[in-house]
Amino acid sequence: MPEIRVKICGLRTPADVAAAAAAGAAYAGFVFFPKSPRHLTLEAARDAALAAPPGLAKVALTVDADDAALDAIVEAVPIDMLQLHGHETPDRVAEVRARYGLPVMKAIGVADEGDLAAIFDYSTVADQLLIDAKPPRNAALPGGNGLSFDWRLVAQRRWLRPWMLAGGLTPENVAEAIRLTNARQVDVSSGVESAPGVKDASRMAAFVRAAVSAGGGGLPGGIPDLRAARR
Ligand SMILES: O=C(O)c1ccccc1N[C@@H]1O[C@H](COP(=O)(O)O)[C@@H](O)[C@H]1O
Repeated sequence: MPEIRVKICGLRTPADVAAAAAAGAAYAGFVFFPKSPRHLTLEAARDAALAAPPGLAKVALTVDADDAALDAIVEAVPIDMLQLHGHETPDRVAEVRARYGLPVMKAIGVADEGDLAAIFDYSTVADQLLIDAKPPRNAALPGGNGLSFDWRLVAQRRWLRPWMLAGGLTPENVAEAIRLTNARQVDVSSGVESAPGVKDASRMAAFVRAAVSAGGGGLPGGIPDLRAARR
């Protein structure tokens, strides 16, 4: 059975990154969205990213960022992948991918069957897809709300590109989410925190253990092939 890859998002310090790496995460996510309790300055993000050992892919999460904001992130922080978590259109995803020469993961919010069409639209332009719970209308954040969606909507589905399951995952429910959906990659943020924006090393370790054990294939070795889906 293929290995399970875990992304831990919203890391804010070198110690967070070291704990995520020790837990066995494959991806470390840094949030560049000022309204989020996980937001980082460029300097803090650079310090945190530099603590990542080889094999831990560093992902910059942005929300409807313009070129100037993305330029600043890419110049200041050693990033391996961009995660677009706003209302970026497929054309904008293609533009960002071409401009930076970095793999791009597009987040898509799902609440019901009608949201699944967007996954196909983005699968022709993004390197990876992040399938997350659609935020409620009045939510302050477009993600990182600790909300799940009905996993049966994506159970056993296959898309054109590699995908990650996200939204309300925790050490307690990730095994069930993997069993139901057969996701090979999972992403967590608030579910491994002791308070908003404060990562908990023991919860990170418990999350990776539960995910790997549910996936039945152990942890991957080496750097994730972020461009595997590039055409
Ligand atoms: O984590 C944040 O603060 C955040 C802010 C803005 C957009 C996305 C954000 N996080 C992403 O949301 C999902 C799910 O998070 P959670 O596990 O439900 O808390 C995850 O992909 C994060 O990458």
